[in-house]
Amino acid sequence: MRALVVYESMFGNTRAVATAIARGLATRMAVDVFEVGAAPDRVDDGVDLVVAGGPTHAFSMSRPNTRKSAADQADEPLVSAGRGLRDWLDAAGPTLRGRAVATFDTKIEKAYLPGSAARSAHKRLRRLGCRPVAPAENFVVLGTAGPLADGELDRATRWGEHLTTLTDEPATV
Ligand SMILES: Cc1cc2nc3c(=O)[nH]c(=O)nc-3n(C[C@H](O)[C@H](O)[C@H](O)COP(=O)(O)O)c2cc1C
Repeated sequence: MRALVVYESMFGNTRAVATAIARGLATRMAVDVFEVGAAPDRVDDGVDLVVAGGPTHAFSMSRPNTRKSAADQADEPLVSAGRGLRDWLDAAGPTLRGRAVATFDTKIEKAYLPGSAARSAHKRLRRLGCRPVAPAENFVVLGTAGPLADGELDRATRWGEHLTTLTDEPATV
């Protein structure tokens, strides 16, 4: 069984969550992890589960203007300086049809910030004909540049482990 984890991250928080999820997945699957700019545009048939995530920007997945705003607020170069998760889903979408998928994001837990990149990505993947194996998952940051709330990395690893139990063995003919 193989999993592919694709993440977008500005300040490093979503990258840390993606790495923690991969650790959980790796208890039962072979795992490849890619920053979204380096992720393959064609996902090969041997991948049983695709896990995709990014930071919540303006209630959804990032756009060029929100990434520019993040860059303006950053002291260091952004982790994802090129395309965003939305662009990767557009590019890789046709090769994801029928695939088991799960989405995650990082976001600030405030009532006035209700949206979620994970939920938007989940909807997009459903429209592409993918098979979500779990609800969209949020991991909490305490501010725009982080840090992650206490315990979130451990929770991400447990979520990764949990996902392996929801991914069917490929049918053998
Ligand atoms: C331009 C911009 C817009 C944002 N909009 C939201 C939002 O609508 N809801 C939210 O919960 N967090 C929002 N955030 C906070 C991000 O979710 C936070 O920066 C991100 O989780 C940090 O992860 P990263 O280090 O991987 O980029 C926004 C951040 C930026 C830079």
